[in-house]
Parts: sequence; C-alpha cells; structure tokens
Amino acid sequence: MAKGAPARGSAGSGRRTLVAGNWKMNLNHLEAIALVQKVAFDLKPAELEKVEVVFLPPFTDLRSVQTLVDGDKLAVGYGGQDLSPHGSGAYTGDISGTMLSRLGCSYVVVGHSERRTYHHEDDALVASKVLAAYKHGITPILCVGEHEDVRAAGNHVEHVLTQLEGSLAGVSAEQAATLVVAYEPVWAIGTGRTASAQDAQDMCSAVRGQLSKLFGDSVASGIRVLYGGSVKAANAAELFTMPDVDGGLVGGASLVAEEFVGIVRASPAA
Ligand SMILES: O=C[C@H](O)COP(=O)(O)O
Repeated sequence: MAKGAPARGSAGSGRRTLVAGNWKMNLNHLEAIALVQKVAFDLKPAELEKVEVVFLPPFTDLRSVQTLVDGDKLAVGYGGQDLSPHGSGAYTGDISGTMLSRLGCSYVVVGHSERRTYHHEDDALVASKVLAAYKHGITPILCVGEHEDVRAAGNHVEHVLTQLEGSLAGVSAEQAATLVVAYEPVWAIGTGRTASAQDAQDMCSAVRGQLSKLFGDSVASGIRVLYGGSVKAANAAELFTMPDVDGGLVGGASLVAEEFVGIVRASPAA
C-alpha cells in the first residue's frame, strides 16, 4: 500500500503519464531530427494523447527539434537538460531560461545527479535553477536520488526527502502545481540495474508524502513523480503500473527509437 498521501494510483489519479528521453551528451542535430521523426511518426495520435512524450536533447539540437516539431505539428514536447540560475549577462557557457523559452522548450531537467556530481551542484543552486525555470514559464523536471552507499546504510528515504526539500526552497504551492520530480537512484543510472518496481514505488510514494507536507495534499496529488534509472521497454510496464510512479525519465534507451517507443507503449495508459 502506498505510504504517500494521497495514494490514488497513477492510472486513476488524473496524472498524465510522462515519458521523457534525456539524451545527455549524445546525438548531433541530424541524428536528433531522425530520432524525433521516427518516434513521433511511429506513435499513434491516440497514444500520444494518453502518454506525454518529451525529448530532452543537448542545447545544440534544440533548434532542429523545434523546427521539426513546429513544422510537422508533432504532438510531442521538448526541453533542455539544464539552465542557468541567472537571467542574462556575463555567464560564459550558461544558457538562460529566456533562451530555452524562445526555443519553445516547455521542460528543463534540473539537478540531475550527473550535474550534482560533475559540476558540484548543491541543493541551493538547484533550487535557484528551479525558480529560474518557473520565472520563464518552463516546467522543471527536478531530479533526486541516492548513491549506493546511502541506500546500503538504509538512509535513502531521508536523503532523498532532504534533497527534495532543499531543492525546492522558495518554491510556492502555486508553482509546485506544475512540478515534475524524477526519482533516480544513482546506482541505477546507466548500469542496467533497475530499482525493483516496489522500491521505485516506495520512494515515489515517500516523495509524494513530502510534497504533501510542503505544498498540501491537493497540490501533491497532481504532481507527477517519475522513476529514472535503466528504464527499458522490458521493465517499463512493471514500473509504470505502480500507483505513485507516473512515468519515466529515460537515458540510454531514449536514444534508440524502437526502444523508446516500446517504453511509451508499455505505459498502462497507452
Ligand atoms: O536522465 C536519465 C537517467 O539518468 C537515466 O539514465 P539511464 O536510463 O541511461 O539509466
């Protein structure tokens, strides 16, 4: 039984399943066009209505993806993998929320474990990025998750909930209503070691419980909580059927059209 509140289950919850493909630092703009075309043309309009499909390419591919999605009126979304906490100015290498928004991005990943690890992003910085996303009308996909040693020590729930609260500092209930959270155990990312469906459910439920404390039950019940970490077509159905798992943030498997389509089709909503 789900521990989070309220435990209504993804299928009957009114939360639309979201499957987002995080390409990380892969694919040039030509490969990007080919992949989006293949996925979007393979999926039927009815499937795309039931499951929200989002592409998260590198910044350098965004313009190509935008042109394709707009030109062919594809029923898919797209977004960035990170954004600057700053609005504009002398921040070499940064990409602002305004820039993403002008490229038609509706989502942005914030606080991915790879940025927390390789770029030393802490919860305070992540929170400022979440706020920057909201300022520009972009929905943040906030990533949280524990390293293997934390889970082995039995501190994973506390760790993730602390990370969640810290990364949402300054966010209002009104803003949180559109939030997406992705629970990604770091030990499952790119390793082929997927969390069990029950472990994913337990953490996503705990995340929803914490969101309830922060923003109230009615806001928390509408927030989509995704699972990420070695999601594949073969394990997606089991994961996405869990009541508090509202879809997936997919890395490696999102680079292969057939596999990504298989993940979307594995959703009980599709
Ligand atoms: O953002 C996506 C996650 O890091 C999962 O990556 P993965 O599906 O390659 O394990």
